[in-house]
Parts: sequence; structure tokens; C-alpha cells
Amino acid sequence: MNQSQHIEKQSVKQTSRKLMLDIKDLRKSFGDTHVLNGFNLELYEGENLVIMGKSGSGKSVMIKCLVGLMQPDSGNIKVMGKDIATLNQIELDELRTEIGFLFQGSALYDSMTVRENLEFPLRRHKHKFGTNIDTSELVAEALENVGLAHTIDLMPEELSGGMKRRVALARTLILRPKIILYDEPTSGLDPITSKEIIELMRRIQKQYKTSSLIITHDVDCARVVSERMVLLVDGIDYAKGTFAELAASSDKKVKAFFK
Ligand SMILES: Nc1ncnc2c1ncn2[C@@H]1O[C@H](COP(=O)(O)OP(=O)(O)OP(=O)(O)O)[C@@H](O)[C@H]1O
Repeated sequence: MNQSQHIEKQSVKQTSRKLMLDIKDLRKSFGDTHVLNGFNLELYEGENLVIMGKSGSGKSVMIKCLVGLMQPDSGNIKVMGKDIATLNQIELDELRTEIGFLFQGSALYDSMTVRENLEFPLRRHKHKFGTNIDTSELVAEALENVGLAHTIDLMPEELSGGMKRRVALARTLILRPKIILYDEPTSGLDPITSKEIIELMRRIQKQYKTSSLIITHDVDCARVVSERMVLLVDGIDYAKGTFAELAASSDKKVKAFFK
């Protein structure tokens, strides 16, 4: 039993929905630094779940454990029902193809056109689509979905910051992931471009029915995009609930996120 003060008056009934991610009692320390002290998280099918935590609170460590890049000290992680600790490398790689990443540094390859940037993951994951796939059709469709069909033959240097982020999202979507992990999707963007990216994330989630885990410091992004939120404080899931529920909390540590 951890000492978290869950705020769980969730209006949406989650029990009947499929669990895409299920993290239980995750613990990870580096020497004397206890980063995760019993962190729990559930991501349901089709949901947008936002995680907020101060810088250095362990969000990246949690994501690394989640995708099998870091070994937790203890705890249990299930991705679409599969306990990742029991998977061999091939099974883990296969499971990772179901997860799309949009990280802060999801840079495009500068020496490749937009088209080539999008074809790249398709070539790497050919087995998922079969050998007869029409890559040009998939690339065109993915770009269309982020409103950038006209950029297909441009080089990344010819795109604005917001356009690059949208192309990176198209590159993630082209593999049809069931889960998308977003790490600070709006960082470094001006408010208007941030808003466009947030709108796009919402639209994509509806259109593709993906389940999304979104790490952000951006309160506006959290308000617009989240159905539920988890606050990571002191290495635990300190508070959970909708944006409105958490924003109305009188708890000092929760309030600090909404100032
Ligand atoms: N490989 C590692 N070895 C030692 N300490 C580490 C390692 N990885 C992370 N840490 C420590 O774990 C803590 C959490 O780091 P983490 O990168 O997960 O924070 P974060 O919440 O993602 O921060 P930010 O919002 O700034 O990206 C930090 O104190 C960091 O120094």
C-alpha cells in the first residue's frame, strides 16, 4: 500500500475497457536515489492519458522501463496483456512495433526528403505489412492526415518547427501503432503551433482510435488533450483523475501543477 492520495472520482467507467498498459508497483533506484517508489498506471483502449511530473521526477525512467530499455528493480509491466519481463528479444521487438513514439528529439533525417523519411520506417517493418505494400499510397495518406500532403518532396530544412513535428507524427502513424507515447509534444513550439499540434493529437486519436500516453509540462495541452491524468510525485502515482478534478484539488502538491 503506498501513501498516494488518489483523486479517483472518475466519471468514465473504465472497468469494461481493454487495458493497453498496466504498470503495477514499479520501483527503480540509482544508488541512493529512489526514483520510482511504487508507481502504478493504467492506460485503457482509446484513451488519452496525460502524465505530469516535475523535471527529474522519473517520467523518462518510467517510459524506458515500459518499453524494455531499462530494467526496473521490481514491479510488473503489462503491454496489451503481455508481461514484458517474460518476453524474449524478438517478442519484445514485435511488441514495440505496436507502440509509436513521438519524443522531443524525434528528429527527421536531414538528408532525406519528407517522402523518404516516411518510407524509412515502412522498410524497416516490412514484415508488418507484407511485401506487396504500396508505400507511396501509405506515405501520401499519412501526410494527408497531418495536413501536409504538399510537403512530400521537401527537405526537412524547408519545414517550420510545427511542420517537422507533424511530419514526425505522420512517420509514427504510418506504422499504425496501437499505443502512442508522446514526450513533451508541444515543447519548443509557439502557442499557436502548440494548439495546432494538440488539435492534431485529438483528431488522430479519434480517427485511428489509438491509446495515447502523453508526458507534458504544458497545462494547456493537458487540459485540452487528456481524458485522465496521473501526477507523478515522490516516485508514485500521487494523484489521478480528470483535469477538472485535479485542478480543483486542495492538496498542496497537486495545486502546484496548476499554478
Ligand atoms: N541511467 C541513469 N543513471 C543514474 N541516474 C539516472 C539514470 N537515468 C535517470 N537517472 C536519474 O533519475 C531521475 C529521474 O530522471 P528522469 O530522466 O526520468 O526525469 P524526468 O521526469 O523524465 O525529467 P525531465 O522532465 O527533466 O525530462 C533523475 O534524478 C536522474 O538523474
